[in-house]
Amino acid sequence: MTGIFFATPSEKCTRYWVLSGFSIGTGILITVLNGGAPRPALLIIGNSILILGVVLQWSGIRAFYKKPLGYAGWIIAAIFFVVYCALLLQEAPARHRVILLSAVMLSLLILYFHEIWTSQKRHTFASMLSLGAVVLLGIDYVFRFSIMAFKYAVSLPTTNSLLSITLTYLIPTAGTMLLSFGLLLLYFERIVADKHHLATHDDLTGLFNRRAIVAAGEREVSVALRMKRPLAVAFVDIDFFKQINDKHGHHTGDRVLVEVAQVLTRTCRGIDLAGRYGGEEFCIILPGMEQDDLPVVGERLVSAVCHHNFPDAGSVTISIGLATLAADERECSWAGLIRKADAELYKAKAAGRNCYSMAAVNRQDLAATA
Ligand SMILES: Nc1nc2c(ncn2[C@@H]2O[C@H](COP(=O)(O)OP(=O)(O)OP(=O)(O)O)[C@@H](O)[C@H]2O)c(=O)[nH]1
Repeated sequence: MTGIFFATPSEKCTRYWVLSGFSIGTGILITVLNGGAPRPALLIIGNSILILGVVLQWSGIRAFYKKPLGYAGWIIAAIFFVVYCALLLQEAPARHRVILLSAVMLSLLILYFHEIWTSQKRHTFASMLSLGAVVLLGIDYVFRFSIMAFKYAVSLPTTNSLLSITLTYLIPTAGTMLLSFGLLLLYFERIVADKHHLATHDDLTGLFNRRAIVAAGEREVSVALRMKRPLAVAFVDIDFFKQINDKHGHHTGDRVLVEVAQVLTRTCRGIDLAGRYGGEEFCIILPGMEQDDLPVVGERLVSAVCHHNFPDAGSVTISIGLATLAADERECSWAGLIRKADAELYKAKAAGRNCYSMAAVNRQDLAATA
C-alpha cells in the first residue's frame, strides 16, 4: 500500500501513509529480531515505533479527509510509551504488555472508525470495506485484551495454539490487508471525483462550466417536457465588465466574477443550477419556475448584486434575460430556450442595464430551433 501511495505523493495523506508504512515495518522488524529473550530497550523502541506507525496512519486518514492534525493519537502514543517503559522497568510479565498494546491499538482503531464514519457524506463500498476491516481488527484486539486479562498466555505471540495463531497473526493480517485495500479504493474514488469536478466546474468561480450547464439544461428541458413541469432560465451578464478590468485590473475583475457567482448562488434556491457560460456571462436554470414568479426572481437577483459591497471594484450591476418553458409546452429545446433568454438579455442591456427582461416561450420559435 505504501508503495502505491508513494506513487502519488502530492497529497499530505500520502506522506503520512508512507511514513506509517515505514514505521510499522521497522517496529515489527525490531520486535521480531529482538526474538525469544528480548532486550527491554529494543522492546521499548520496537513497540513504540509500531504504535507511532499506527498513529501516523490515523493522521493520514485525517489528512485524507482534509482535517487538521488531531492530538488524540499522539496523546495515546505518549501514554503508551510512558506506561510501556514503566512496565518494563518493573519487569512486568509479557501478559501485561500485550494487554497494554491491545488497549492502545483498540483506542486507535476507535479513532479510525470515528474518522471514516463521520467524514464520509455518503457511504460507498470503499468506506464500508475500510470500516469492516477496522471493526474486524477491533474485535480481534478486544479478544486479545480479554483473554490476556483473564487467561494467562493463551494468545501470546509465542504460543502455538490455533487461537493464538488466529488472534495474533491471521486476523490482524487479513484486517490490515482489507483496511489497506479499502483506503486505496477510497483514494481512487476521490481521484475520480476530483477529475469529474475539474471536468464539469469552472476553475475560477466553482460554478458549473459551460459544457456541464448545457448538459444539465438539456436534461432539465427533457424532464420538464416529460413531467409537464415549468422551467425557466436566467441569462446573466455583468454590466460594463470591460471597464472594471480596465480600471482596476484583471485580478480585481476575477474577484468580481467570483463574488457575483457567490451572490447568484446564495440568492437562488437549492434546486437551481448555476453555471458560468462565458467570460462574464452566467446561466441559471430554474426548475419548476412559473412565468408568474419570474419577475420576483429577476428583481431579487438584480438587487442582490447591486446591493452587494465589492471591496475593490465599488458598485457592480448585472443585466438578466429570462425565458420560460411553460408546463404545457410539447416541443422545446435547450438551444431555443437559451436563445430566447439571450435575446431578452440584449433588451435588458438596451433598456439601460441593471435590470431584467423576460419573455414567454413561443412554441413555434422553439420547435424551429430544436
Ligand atoms: N478578469 C476577467 N475578465 C474577463 C474574463 N473573461 C472575460 N473577461 C473580460 O470581460 C470583458 C467583457 O467585455 P464586453 O463583452 O465588452 O462587455 P461589458 O464590458 O461587460 O459590456 P456590457 O456587457 O455591454 O455591459 C472583456 O474585457 C474580457 O476581457 C475573466 O475570466 N476574467
